[in-house]
Amino acid sequence: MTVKAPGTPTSKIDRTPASTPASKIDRTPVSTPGGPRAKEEKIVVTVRLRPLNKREQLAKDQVAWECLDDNTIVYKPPPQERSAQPVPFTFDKVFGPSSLTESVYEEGVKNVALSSLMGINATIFAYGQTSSGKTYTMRGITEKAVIDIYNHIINVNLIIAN
Ligand SMILES: Nc1ncnc2c1ncn2[C@@H]1O[C@H](COP(=O)(O)OP(=O)(O)OP(=O)(O)O)[C@@H](O)[C@H]1O
Repeated sequence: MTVKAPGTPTSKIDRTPASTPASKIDRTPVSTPGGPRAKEEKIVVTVRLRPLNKREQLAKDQVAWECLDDNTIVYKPPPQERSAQPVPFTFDKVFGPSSLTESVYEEGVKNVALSSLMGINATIFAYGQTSSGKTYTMRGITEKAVIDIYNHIINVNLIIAN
């Protein structure tokens, strides 16, 4: 998802000779999620694991990935591959199968999406195998980003109108 900063309506600009004073704009923090290291990075990689669906549960499929902590997932080899060792992978942020889209948005997306309001170009995209949950997550976070962006537009216009 790529979000561009919305422009101020021309009618409002005409009545406001110098554009809106910076002090009146509710600036959104531009820091990216993921802590101090992520702030230095241009790219933040977040992983979300989805729960097994009904079909997978009925088939007694095993969960292949487990969250160790907020940053690490580990691949659990199937029983027939007993000799294989669990392999940990580290990311800027990891969301487990019980995570809510709300949390993914608040902790992993919001700051990046809203940085566009400060003129920063930001792209958020999902990558993963078929049925891994890309649409489910992107639809949820897009709805939330649009609500936040429109709320920002309304707030800025209220300030200009006053
Ligand atoms: N976090 C989640 N919690 C509950 N159900 C989920 C979650 N993520 C995905 N699902 C469900 O898993 C199924 C597959 O998800 P989705 O369609 O988003 O996958 P996808 O990666 O977009 O697939 P494709 O690449 O085939 O388009 C859907 O039925 C969706 O509702």
